[in-house]
Amino acid sequence: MLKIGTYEFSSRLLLGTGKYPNFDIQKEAVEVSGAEILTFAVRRMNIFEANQPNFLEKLNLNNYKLLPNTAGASTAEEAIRIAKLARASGLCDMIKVEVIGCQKTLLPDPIETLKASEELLKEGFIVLPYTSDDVLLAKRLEELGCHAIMPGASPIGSGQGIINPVNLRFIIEQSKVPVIVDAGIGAPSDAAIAMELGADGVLLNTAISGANDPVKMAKAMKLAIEAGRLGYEAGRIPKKQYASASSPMEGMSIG
Ligand SMILES: CC(=O)[C@@H](O)[C@H](O)COP(=O)(O)O
Repeated sequence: MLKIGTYEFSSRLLLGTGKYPNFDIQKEAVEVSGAEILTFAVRRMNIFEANQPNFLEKLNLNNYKLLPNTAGASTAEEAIRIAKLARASGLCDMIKVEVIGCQKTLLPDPIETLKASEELLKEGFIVLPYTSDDVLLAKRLEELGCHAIMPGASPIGSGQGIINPVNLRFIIEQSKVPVIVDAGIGAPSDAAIAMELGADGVLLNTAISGANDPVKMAKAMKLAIEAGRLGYEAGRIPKKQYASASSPMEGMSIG
């Protein structure tokens, strides 16, 4: 089970809801993925106007835990305001803190992310910050009390997969709260590697919504994350420099 704050989930795939070709495909992909946590940009929702169209309207939201995110914020103050807006509208008490520091790379601003997370924790939110793969920043966020740490695999929407597995492994090893690899996943194999490294979950969006067949890709991601987790739990063999026979002959008498 994936435990975040007071919540427990059997799926380790957290799914973004944007950029699908249409809402029917979005619905089908979300359902097939088995995801229980859906994230969305609060800024894109008509949260106080129930009669206005919104991009989650095809989904049965009772089946999911909503994880609003603060996408669009470039300062801690903006992120805090967006988070409070989400809570005031009754969306959820969990928040994905996303404070972007550079519009070209969409990399998170570490200082503002730290500031926003600290304040939102004081306000009683369950806080999941999207962060770079900086090991010490991840530690500082955990020490603040964040309920999960979400280091990027590579820039949002880039599909480059995991560009720094060494740092991710360090973050995972040191962390006592769940580590969810967030952003940059391009293929099911990337998600499987994240899980094999010991991540507690993967958050992704573009790899599914932008696939030629998003529904099929949603299934592939689900299976990859399950397989990666199983592999991690099973414990992989160590890598060796030289061969060792799979059917050793030692101790066998050959007539
Ligand atoms: C939806 C969301 O929260 C994104 O900001 C997230 O980081 C996913 O990134 P990808 O689209 O690269 O999977």
